Amino acid sequence: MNMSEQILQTQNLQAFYGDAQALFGIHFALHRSEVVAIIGANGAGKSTFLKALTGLVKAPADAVRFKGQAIGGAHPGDIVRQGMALVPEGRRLFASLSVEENLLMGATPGRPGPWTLERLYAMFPVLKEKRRNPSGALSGGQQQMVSIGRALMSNPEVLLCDELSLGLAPVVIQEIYAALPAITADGMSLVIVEQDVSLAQRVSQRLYCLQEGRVSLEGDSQAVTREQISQAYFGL
Ligand SMILES: Nc1ncnc2c1ncn2[C@@H]1O[C@H](COP(=O)(O)OP(=O)(O)OP(=O)(O)O)[C@@H](O)[C@H]1O
Repeated sequence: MNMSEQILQTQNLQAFYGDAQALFGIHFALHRSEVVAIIGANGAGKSTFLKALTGLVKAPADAVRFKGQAIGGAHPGDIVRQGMALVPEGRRLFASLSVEENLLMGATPGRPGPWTLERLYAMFPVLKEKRRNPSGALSGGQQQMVSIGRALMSNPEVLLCDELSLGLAPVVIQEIYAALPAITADGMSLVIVEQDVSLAQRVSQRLYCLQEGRVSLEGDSQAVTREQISQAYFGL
């Protein structure tokens, strides 16, 4: 497989909440095995962008192409079955169900692959220890691990992560991000929404900055400067 092949693209992606427009023509590309970060201030449209990729916010079919297929506005379940999974902002676990039940909920018929309960437990051993506990009883960081694990259980080719670090202590954020190499080891592509710009730059090859629903900066994560980023963030 050609590793520089684009697996996911958006073309002039617009999205609305009722009459309110949230995305104003996003052009975006993700290559196979690439990690791309999306940064930007609160309300810039980062979550909306991930939702439009996964069918949770409507989009014109042609505005989102995944593996060559127009998938904008497709049913979220169909998009997961085609190989794109979301770790949503706020984790969205079933609090009264056990860790293992939450993980198994992510398993998707027709998508076998490297991710199994065993592999997840090897990556996050604490989840094995707590597999019978209600997920609502776990710490924030452990719940984030469950949310990541649930998405991985569908053996996605593209994993989208919305603010993995939200509300977590620095040491826990480090622990979560330390799992990324294991996640990308088989060639999975990642889109990571991250408020911590330095962290976003460290873990990604390329980044996009959104500002008020538009791409205000796009570039090589190592090459973009602090000045470029602060201008793209705040429009100063
Ligand atoms: N469910 C909704 N209904 C109406 N407007 C919404 C809804 N969700 C988001 N918006 C609006 O869409 C715009 C983009 O919001 P979005 O949540 O995508 O931003 P974000 O960059 O992810 O910010 P945050 O970091 O705060 O999550 C904002 O103006 C927001 O108020």
